[in-house]
Amino acid sequence: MSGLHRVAQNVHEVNQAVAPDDPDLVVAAEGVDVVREGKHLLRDISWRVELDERWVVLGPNGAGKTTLLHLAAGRAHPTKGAVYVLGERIGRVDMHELRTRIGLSTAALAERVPPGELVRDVVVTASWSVVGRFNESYDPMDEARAAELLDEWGMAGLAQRQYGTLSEGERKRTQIARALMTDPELLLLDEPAAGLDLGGREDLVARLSELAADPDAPALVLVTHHVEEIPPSFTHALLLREGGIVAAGPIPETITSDNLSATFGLALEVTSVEGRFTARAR
Ligand SMILES: Nc1ncnc2c1ncn2[C@@H]1O[C@H](COP(=O)(O)OP(=O)(O)OP(=O)(O)O)[C@@H](O)[C@H]1O
Repeated sequence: MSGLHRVAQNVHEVNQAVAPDDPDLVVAAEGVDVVREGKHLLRDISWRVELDERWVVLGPNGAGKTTLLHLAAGRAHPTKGAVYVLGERIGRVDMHELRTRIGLSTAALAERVPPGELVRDVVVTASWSVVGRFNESYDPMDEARAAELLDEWGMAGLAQRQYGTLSEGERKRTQIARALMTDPELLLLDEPAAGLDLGGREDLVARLSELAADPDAPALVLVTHHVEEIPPSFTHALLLREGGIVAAGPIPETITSDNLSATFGLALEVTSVEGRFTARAR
């Protein structure tokens, strides 16, 4: 096949791959490469997320998980292929408008929160897509929504505390409440359990599982290194290694010893009990 034909076919496949009238399709990536400074961060990624799906993205350090999350958030552009998020093609739309429809929680965003910011304000400022309260005035409905989310995430008693005084678990819950502030259609969480102790991790996994089981919750994508952090109500998994997909699909078929061994490059034995997974070297 000539190069021109191949390009034409790619364009055709991308257009075919995305049904703009499918309201349930939240993320659609087809044949996506991301290249930065001559390095392939992602290679030939084709992935679809539907509204009622809850995805976990697993892989070792440097596999490209955060890059994939940034694509889904519209904060990175593909070098090749096309990414559609909430029906809009990344790179062809006003990203500011799209971003209010996407909740994102990452360590990089969390680091931008001023330590003196009140917990209540960390959450409510998401309605203006800003970090750090300045002179904006907030609708009482926004204030009420922030209070409701803090309550749901077990932070009601700490709403008046300074963010910098919170424990890591409390910070993580505040960040998720903030990411939910705009009632997003897509919620993206990058390693929400990183740095938590066992009790904190179990508490967060249970809360995320409850969120995932809610039919009114947004589509969810959670990035992690550890199968132990997969909330039981999550439905799908995508395994990444060196920028490429090792396996993707429903969790029971995807989180297997063979797939996980290929993803992490070592022989692993995966076991599951009541929807919770553990992995150990064979
Ligand atoms: N702008 C860039 N230029 C060159 N390389 C980059 C750039 N951004 C990221 N990388 C590299 O791309 C690879 C994938 O990064 P990414 O952060 O997506 O991985 P990750 O799976 O989230 O890793 P971790 O689990 O360690 O957070 C890493 O090797 C990283 O160093």
